[in-house]
Amino acid sequence: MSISILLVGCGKMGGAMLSGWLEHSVSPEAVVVVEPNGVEETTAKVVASADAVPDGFRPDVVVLAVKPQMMDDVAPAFARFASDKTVFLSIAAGRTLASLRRAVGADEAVIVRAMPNTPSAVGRGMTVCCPGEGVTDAMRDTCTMLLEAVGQVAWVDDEAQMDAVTAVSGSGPAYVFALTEAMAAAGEKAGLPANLAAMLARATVCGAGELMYRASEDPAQLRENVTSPGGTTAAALDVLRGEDGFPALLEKAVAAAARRSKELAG
Ligand SMILES: NC(=O)C1=CN([C@@H]2O[C@H](COP(=O)(O)OP(=O)(O)OC[C@H]3O[C@@H](n4cnc5c(N)ncnc54)[C@H](OP(=O)(O)O)[C@@H]3O)[C@@H](O)[C@H]2O)C=CC1
Ligand SMILES: O=C(O)[C@@H]1CCC=N1
Repeated sequence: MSISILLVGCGKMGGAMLSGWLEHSVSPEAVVVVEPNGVEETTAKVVASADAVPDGFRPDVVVLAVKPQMMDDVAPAFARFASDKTVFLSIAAGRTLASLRRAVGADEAVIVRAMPNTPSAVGRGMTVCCPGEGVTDAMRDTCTMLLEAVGQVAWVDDEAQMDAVTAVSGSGPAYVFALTEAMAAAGEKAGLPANLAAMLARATVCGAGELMYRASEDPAQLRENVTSPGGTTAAALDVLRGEDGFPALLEKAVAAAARRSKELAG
């Protein structure tokens, strides 16, 4: 892929995307990373500040991957990269297109608001993009190509949906990890040694995820395939799907995340 990337912030999410890019088709020469404290074990060029980006490096995409609360301090230094050939791709939770434009501070800045997730590190990310004013078809294709290198990509035109997107797929991996932790703890309570319970929980979540990824059936059918009438799974699902069970709890959790995303708008 011949897209040049300026990655601003290489923490947990920026780092996950960088790993995915370098592993899947982006050459290290095409990436400059701005990260004040350096980045361990990467083949890409890393500099400490916007001033240290090599002269003549003209990125197709500037990926803004700093904390939403830091955006106003960090983004202005990158205003000089704004042009009709460069798209700013922000992955900051909550930050609206309007607030990002103010933060970058350049009238000509063209911005896409995106929400990826950490499975991007292994090529299994889910990113949703929302285009700002002036995003050309070419810029859209560039973003899609870049993000498809690390997983699946969807676009929404209604920016208001980005809070719910953040709450479902952006934060979602953490719900699955929390489920895995809870399954392991429950296994221990049911009499298993801790290491065996952890192994069973992790293998089961990974196996179910892989099955769901590869199978043509929808999740409801895959669930039914496990659930023998009158069997053990049905007994567990009666509890999980009871009044305060999974669906109600996840509804509340997703609503809380979406609310927090709105608060971070800036
Ligand atoms: N983590 C996730 O799963 C997801 C995160 N996001 C979004 O991604 C963004 C980053 O989150 P996350 O990776 O978790 O957070 P991190 O804190 O891990 O990453 C942010 C990085 O930016 C660095 N940084 C600080 N100041 C500058 C600067 N002036 N120039 C360049 N880099 C700087 C930080 O360095 P230092 O630590 O030294 O300050 C840190 O490494 C957030 O906006 C978040 O909403 C979106 C989707 C998923
Ligand atoms: O927790 C957060 O705010 C970020 C955004 C989505 C996932 N992590």
